[in-house]
Amino acid sequence: MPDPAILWFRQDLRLADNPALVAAIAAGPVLPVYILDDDAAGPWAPGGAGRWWLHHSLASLGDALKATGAPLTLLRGRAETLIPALAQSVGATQVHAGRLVEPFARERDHRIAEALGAVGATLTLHTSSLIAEPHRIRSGAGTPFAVYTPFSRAIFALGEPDAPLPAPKRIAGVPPAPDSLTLDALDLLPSRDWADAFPELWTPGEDGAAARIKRFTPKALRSYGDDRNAPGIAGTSGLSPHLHWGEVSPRQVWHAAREAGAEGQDTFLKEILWREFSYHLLWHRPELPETPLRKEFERFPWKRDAKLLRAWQRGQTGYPIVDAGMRQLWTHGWMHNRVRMITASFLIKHLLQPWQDGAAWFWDTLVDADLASNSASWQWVAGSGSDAAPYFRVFNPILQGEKFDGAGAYVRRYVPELAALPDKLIQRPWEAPPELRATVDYPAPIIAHDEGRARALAAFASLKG
Ligand SMILES: Cc1cc2nc3c(=O)[nH]c(=O)nc-3n(C[C@H](O)[C@H](O)[C@H](O)COP(=O)(O)OP(=O)(O)OC[C@H]3O[C@@H](n4cnc5c(N)ncnc54)[C@H](O)[C@@H]3O)c2cc1C
Repeated sequence: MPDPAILWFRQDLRLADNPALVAAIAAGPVLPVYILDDDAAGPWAPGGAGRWWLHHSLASLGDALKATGAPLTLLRGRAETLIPALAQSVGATQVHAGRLVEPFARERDHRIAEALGAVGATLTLHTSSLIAEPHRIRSGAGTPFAVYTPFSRAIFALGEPDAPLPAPKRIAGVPPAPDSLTLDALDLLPSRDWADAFPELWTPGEDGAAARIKRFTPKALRSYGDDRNAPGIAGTSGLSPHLHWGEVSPRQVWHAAREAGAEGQDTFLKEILWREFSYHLLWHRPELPETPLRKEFERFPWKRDAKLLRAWQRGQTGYPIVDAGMRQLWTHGWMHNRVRMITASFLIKHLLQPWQDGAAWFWDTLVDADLASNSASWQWVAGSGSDAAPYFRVFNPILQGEKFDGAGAYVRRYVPELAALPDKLIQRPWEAPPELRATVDYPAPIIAHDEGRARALAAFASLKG
């Protein structure tokens, strides 16, 4: 009888297309384990919305594993102590897991590999959450990529990713570890009713991910190029939390898009590659979550102001598209990409608040909060990232609202107090005639657009002075 192998689930909470699972099954009877290790993650432990997702995703994974014959062990604490101890207690000589790019996880994996080595066991990391591992992709000059377009070309040049692996129907399992916790003991759900509306939009778990793909392909994918910027319609895939938690792999998504044979495929796949690019950046620039990649931005004259930050967080800035986005985030744990760009730009540029404060709020409130994509995107908007939007390009929240939500469907949904305004006023309620304005309980703009823009440009100019 071969020794049992440990399958350590992290951000690959699925049975299909899971190379770590396939390797563990080939090694011997499998002990699947998930460890909630907030200590190692420190500030990057999952935020509130992420924990809600994780709870439901683990419930779904636990059911699926039980049905195959290999029940899931749940533990809480320091993985670098728990994994070697578990290996010793069940006599496992192999531990398999998907590779992570988060700096804290990489350091921890290094220490765990050493600790396992000391007890005669190995840690093997598999490509599980990316199409191409960041350390394998290099520019012609042999350096990591710093710019998206040549990076994406290099990935397309690799050819089509391998076909996804099927989910095993039966797994030879071993009994769960005696100290395995119940899911409720992980205490992942919020204590207040904040997440009550999340299920209107989301079904965490592998089946939920498959249902999303089914809903998106081929019809929505066909019009993705046109519809993806309109927050008032479901024109994007909504796959981001499923991809973050690894309930579906990017290569499954890639092949699903290809099989749909629809127009819009390449535009969509390029977005999947923005995710890969963010992971590439985080791998090669581990300071990405905290420090501007462009050094001059370390001197940026932010004007930290708790009241302004709060007004933004609560969707009370007086700009309908910004407030709709922030309220969508609070209500449904997610925000449309176009509106993420608008709200982030507004916080950084009009309100001169540090991008790190906005990123921290997103971290806590997004169900898809992802250290690579969130950090890279905030730095992109701030102009301080690799291949970033130039800082001097200041989004006008009125024009952005009119261009992408002209009929106001999105604003009416999330800022219902404006619902009765005519379309031409929905993005600029302050222009309503006084008698109409008086019927609407909505704040005046927190700062005039022109003033905010001029202040942002002056702050930027000071970097050069
Ligand atoms: C300030 C800011 C913060 C962000 N934070 C996150 C985050 O924490 N987690 C996250 O997954 N995405 C983040 N994004 C990127 C993007 O907004 C979301 O991935 C997208 O809105 C998810 O919706 P979707 O699945 O319907 O996307 P689709 O348009 O259907 O795209 C398909 C997939 O491609 C990937 N993708 C799309 N756009 C991007 C992008 N710009 N960068 C990286 N990956 C992308 C996602 O995995 C997405 O699920 C952020 C963007 C901004 C501007």
